[in-house]
Amino acid sequence: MEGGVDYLADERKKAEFDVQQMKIVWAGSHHTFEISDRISKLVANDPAFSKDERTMLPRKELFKNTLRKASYAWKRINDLHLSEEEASQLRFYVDEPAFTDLHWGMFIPAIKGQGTDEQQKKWLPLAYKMQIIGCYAQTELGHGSNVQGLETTATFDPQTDEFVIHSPTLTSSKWWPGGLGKVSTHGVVYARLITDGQEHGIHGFIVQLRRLEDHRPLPGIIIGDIGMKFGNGAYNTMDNGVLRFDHVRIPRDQMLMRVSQVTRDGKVVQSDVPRQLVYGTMVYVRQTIVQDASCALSRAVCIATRYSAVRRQFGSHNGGPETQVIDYKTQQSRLFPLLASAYAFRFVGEWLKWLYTDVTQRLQANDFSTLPEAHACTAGLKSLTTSVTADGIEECRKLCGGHGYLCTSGLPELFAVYVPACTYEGDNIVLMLQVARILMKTVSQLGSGKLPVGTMAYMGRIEHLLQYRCNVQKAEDWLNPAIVLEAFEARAARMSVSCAKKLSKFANPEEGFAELSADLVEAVVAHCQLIVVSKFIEKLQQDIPGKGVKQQLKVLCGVYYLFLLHKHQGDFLATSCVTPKQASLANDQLRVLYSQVRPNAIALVDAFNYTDHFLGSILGRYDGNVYPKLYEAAWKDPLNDSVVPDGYHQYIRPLLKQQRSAKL
Ligand SMILES: CCCCCCCC/C=C\CCCCCCCCCCCCCC(=O)SCCNC(=O)CCNC(=O)[C@H](O)C(C)(C)COP(=O)(O)OP(=O)(O)OC[C@H]1O[C@@H](n2cnc3c(N)ncnc32)[C@H](O)[C@@H]1OP(=O)(O)O
Ligand SMILES: Cc1cc2nc3c(=O)[nH]c(=O)nc-3n(C[C@H](O)[C@H](O)[C@H](O)COP(=O)(O)OP(=O)(O)OC[C@H]3O[C@@H](n4cnc5c(N)ncnc54)[C@H](O)[C@@H]3O)c2cc1C
Repeated sequence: MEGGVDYLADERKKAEFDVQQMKIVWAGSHHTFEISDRISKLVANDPAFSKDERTMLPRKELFKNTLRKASYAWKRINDLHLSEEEASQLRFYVDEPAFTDLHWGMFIPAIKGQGTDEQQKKWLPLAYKMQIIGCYAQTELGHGSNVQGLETTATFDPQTDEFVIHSPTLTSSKWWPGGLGKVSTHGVVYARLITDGQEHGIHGFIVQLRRLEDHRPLPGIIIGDIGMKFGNGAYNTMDNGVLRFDHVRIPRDQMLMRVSQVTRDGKVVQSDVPRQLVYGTMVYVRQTIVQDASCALSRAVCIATRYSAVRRQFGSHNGGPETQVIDYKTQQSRLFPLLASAYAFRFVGEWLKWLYTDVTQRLQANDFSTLPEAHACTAGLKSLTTSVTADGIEECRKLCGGHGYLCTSGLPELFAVYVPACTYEGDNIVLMLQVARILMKTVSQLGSGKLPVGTMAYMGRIEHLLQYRCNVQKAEDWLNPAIVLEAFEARAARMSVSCAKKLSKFANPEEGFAELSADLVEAVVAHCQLIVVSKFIEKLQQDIPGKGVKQQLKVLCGVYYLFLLHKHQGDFLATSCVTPKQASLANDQLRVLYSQVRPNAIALVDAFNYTDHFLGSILGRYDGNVYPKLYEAAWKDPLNDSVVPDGYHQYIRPLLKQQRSAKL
């Protein structure tokens, strides 16, 4: 803290709950809090992990710096014998996208999920020691969303017992894979399997890309970086790459063969495992992206909340201090729903992690029954949480006024690094449409006696939900979780049923689906918001120790669902789930809740336990010492290295001279 002064101390004194206990709720457990707290400090106190100049560095220097940090991080992980959990916390607090993300986050999971036991035995030890570095090479120049449209071919050659990997067209060039451009030695490459002239769909193949001796591409391989991306610093630390194959040969046993096998004589044998498992790595990463959404949103909210308490505009009485902008109701109505959403996403992320672990255990025992539920939840929640988070970060920037636009606020880089999450790992609309298909299938099976399960179970009460009438009579009734849940269930069910009815009028269901796709996406949003609301309410049913902690979470949960109800009141009214009077009462209650959040706002963002290093924001400093630090930072800009700028003699002086002579 600057000279030991805490400019936010008075705010911190207003807290009505035990912040330390809230930190543990946020972290998930004492154990994860301890690891996260220790590793965040380890990173913050190590100058090798400084990120001060990231937005100023030219690409080559930026990238080299990332290589340095990644290699240093790996050394620290080994020297300190960090566990996998500690290592991934270290990666989180280093806060810089790097090739290692794809190696650990996709290459290894792809081999684990789609490789046979022998393949795992052969490749995983090399990958775990980083003796090979891998990427996930699926997307091509011409196709990303449409995985079945990929053009790269893997043709089996029975003469040599090899696959020939080939890029037949320009659009078949692999394009986007992270870590591919400059680093990876290997990739899991997705290609159309062809044996004996017949196509057998998309499969993953382990392909060596670069020589281990001198890092040069192997014969037949063209490889490079695809160029600068949005923003300074941001995702430009990653070498997203382009890759072309000219009849590159790999041994047959490098096709990932858990889902299907190709025999020595070129026969394709389907195992009992469903073919959708080829998409399994995406399910895994989508689940991690939901957890990450709460991190990115909480970070932006932490910056905007602290700064809103520091910043004062207007409202001085008799020469007294002006009003803190956090006290304006408009500021609260924009900021507090985002604060509540950060907590909501945290809890739904925790639940999704549980769901994913459960599915993985079942898959290992060859029980594939919950795979569609895992697909629907990860796809839908990935879309919902990343869209809200990306928009939320931008809203936080606006909440910080002009200073939010400075790189030193940390918000521009956070936005630039985060926003591709709406696209990668499945474009958000494309994923919503996947969920829409599953919802429509569920509605169509309602009469058949097949009861919907998991997060679709509420559809099993469709008769009741179609007749439901909300009985809220006064504003406080909206604090009753049972009432809220039913209103959200009825809204989601009615929107789905309405789409299903419209769909049934089309002779060609695919045409109908395309025509109604915008309505379907709205129904999916309603369904996914219901999941988040219900998981928040479930969280509140747990035993949560600590003075006032549960009460604060109840307030945040109320803010979350009442804000949604207010924002989407068109849906609730159009489906007759609430009356205009009830919608208005919901908004009255929401204002009451905002005033309950207000004294706790700073403590609620302190509970994220973010270090100043991690936040990387002058506006979000823990001590609130914003103005002197902003002033100081301005002078560090390279433009201020000299009083007279480079280019003065060439461009400014002749201009001024010309104006002078024109006047004379
Ligand atoms: C600093 C250094 C430190 C060092 C530290 C070291 C330690 C570090 C430790 C840990 C670090 C870890 C960090 C991890 C971070 C990870 C970050 C990752 C960053 C993200 C990068 C982004 C990567 C990518 O983008 S990869 C490419 C993703 N691509 C997509 O998502 C494509 C989207 N398209 C699709 O998914 C599909 O094509 C489709 C589903 C849209 C359509 O496909 P289709 O035509 O085949 O499908 P159908 O519509 O016909 O459906 C068929 C059938 O299948 C079902 N289905 C579809 N998808 C799935 C699925 N995924 N799972 C299960 N089932 C699925 C569908 O419902 C249909 O079912 P039916 O029953 O109806 O037949
Ligand atoms: C930063 C970043 C990192 C990435 N890393 C990797 C990686 O490591 N490995 C990898 O393989 N890939 C990677 N990708 C690629 C990424 O997965 C794809 O870009 C993503 O899946 C979207 O596909 P697309 O680019 O084909 O979008 P498109 O499908 O071309 O989308 C364009 C527009 O069309 C719309 N659209 C498309 N299909 C439909 C439809 N059926 N109905 C309605 N609308 C539709 C979309 O909503 C969107 O608005 C990365 C991408 C980015 C941006």
